[in-house]
Amino acid sequence: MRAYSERVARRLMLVHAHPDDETVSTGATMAHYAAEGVQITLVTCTLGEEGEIHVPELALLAAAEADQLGGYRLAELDAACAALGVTDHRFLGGAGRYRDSGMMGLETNKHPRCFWQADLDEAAAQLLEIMREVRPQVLITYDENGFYGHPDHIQAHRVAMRAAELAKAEGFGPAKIYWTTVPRSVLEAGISAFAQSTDNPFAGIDKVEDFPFGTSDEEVAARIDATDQHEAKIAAMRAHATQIPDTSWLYSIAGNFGSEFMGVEYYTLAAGERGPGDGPHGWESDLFAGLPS
Ligand SMILES: CC(=O)N[C@H]1[C@@H](O[C@@H]2[C@H](O)[C@H](O)[C@@H](O)[C@H](O)[C@H]2O)O[C@H](CO)[C@@H](O)[C@@H]1O
Ligand SMILES: [Zn+2]
Repeated sequence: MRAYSERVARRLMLVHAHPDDETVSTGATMAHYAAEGVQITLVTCTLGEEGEIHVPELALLAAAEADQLGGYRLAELDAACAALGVTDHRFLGGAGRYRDSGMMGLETNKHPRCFWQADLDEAAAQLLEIMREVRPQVLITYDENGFYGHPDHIQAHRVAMRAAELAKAEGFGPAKIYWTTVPRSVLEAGISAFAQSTDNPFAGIDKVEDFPFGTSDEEVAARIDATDQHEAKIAAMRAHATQIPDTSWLYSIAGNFGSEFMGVEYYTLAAGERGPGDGPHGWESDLFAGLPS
């Protein structure tokens, strides 16, 4: 069979830490490009074994009980990928290779198989194998803080950037690398919009500096408007029911902001040349902007 690089013109790879990250932070982008026929390869680094369980009848799957949440979230991820139109999904090193490390500072960070304890070069070599096969022009992952400081997100950033460096040394690395972000102007709009609401997901947060994430509008490189795919993102969120309960702030915002919140995702450009953009900060509207088509 011919390699991807011969069959599909545009190829996008995303490296995420847990099942549900792909949907929450890049779901609309994935659905948007899947609908355009872009070859999307999603790499998830853990099974999410240490996650919360918001479905009461599944409570005994928890790590401290039957420790079966990882297997269940694997199935949730399959359903989410189907909702987004993503057909190529891999677990880094194979399903179960790296365990969810839990939130920063917990004892679970010391688990011998957890992703936070992974050998960086070994994990990057596994991702490099997939990069050699897929040869993505565009790579999406998190910034050096893992967007919000979770150890598996920080490690996903490190592994993705290391693998991209190794791929570049072999002459085929991704031409552009993006990191997920949210512009502070959007966070400020959220704080204002919900200030009088009884169902306020921003309750207790008075200023954007209180968030563990966010980027100045000037630092944002791309605004992907996939509002036509916001329902696919919501369907994928519903697939992750153990992590995203019906009462989640995500649905509150979706209910109030609708497609504007759910269907628009933002990125900074960590590597590569910025393509043509528009607006006051020259934001790209296409992650493949400036690349040969
Ligand atoms: C979006 C994300 O990265 N979720 C992770 C995260 O989940 C958090 C964790 O359960 C925490 O205890 C909660 O208070 C918080 O609301 C959750 O977002 O960490 C989990 C454990 O590593 C991980 O499984 C989940 O995917
Ligand atoms: Zn995560």
